[in-house]
Amino acid sequence: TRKSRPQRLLKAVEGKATLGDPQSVITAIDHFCRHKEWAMNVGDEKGSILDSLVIELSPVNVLELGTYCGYSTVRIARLLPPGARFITLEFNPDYAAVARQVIGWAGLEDKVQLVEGASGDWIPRLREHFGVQMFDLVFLDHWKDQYLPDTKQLEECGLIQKGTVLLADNVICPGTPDYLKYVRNSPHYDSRYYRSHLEYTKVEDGLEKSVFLGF
Ligand SMILES: O=C(NC/C=C/[C@H]1OC[C@H](O)[C@@H]1O)c1cc([N+](=O)[O-])cc(O)c1O
Ligand SMILES: [Mg+2]
Repeated sequence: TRKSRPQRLLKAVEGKATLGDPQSVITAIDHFCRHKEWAMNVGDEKGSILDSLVIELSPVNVLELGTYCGYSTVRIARLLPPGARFITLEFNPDYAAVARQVIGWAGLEDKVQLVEGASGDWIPRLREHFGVQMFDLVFLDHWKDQYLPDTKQLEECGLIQKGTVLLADNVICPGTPDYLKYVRNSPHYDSRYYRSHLEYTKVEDGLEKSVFLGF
């Protein structure tokens, strides 16, 4: 059967990138998505904003919701300090299989724990299963209607604490209206919008950064 788009994206990485070189993996994916086939990676423009926030925060415990092909996983993992812990959750096994290989090609497999399954099932188990107490950074990039319920569940599980930074992709396109309303109206979050564009297009989109202020 014909290969899937994630599999074709992986082929582009294997054909173009240098093994163990995260930047070459990022460049190969961006080239593939700009010139061959669009894919829902955070992309280079929003990716640069993501990079600067990761560098500024220098997070020790990171959670990513929605791995897809591992593009943002590689962007984040390549910037983490030694000893940092990075868990990325992906529901779709085919995406997860491609992401493992993309992360491996970047030489970052030792920095990332890719967990397959639904975020709603895994969030209550992260503490006892991975021994993580709280997250310094949560990157939300999975199903858009899951951002809000998963954020509330992370709060209830105590995995979001004072100072935790939530960074949400696609708050304009495809859009996450209920999540945006929540973080922007809640007295417990200090939220700001980083205006950008939907990956590889001229359509407006952006990242919302929300700092938890404590209860
Ligand atoms: O649905 C998006 N992401 C959620 C991904 C959902 C899939 O990955 C997690 C789960 O396995 C699901 O099958 C998305 C969609 C667009 N888009 O333009 O349609 C742009 C983006 O940056 C996106 O993250
Ligand atoms: Mg996205």
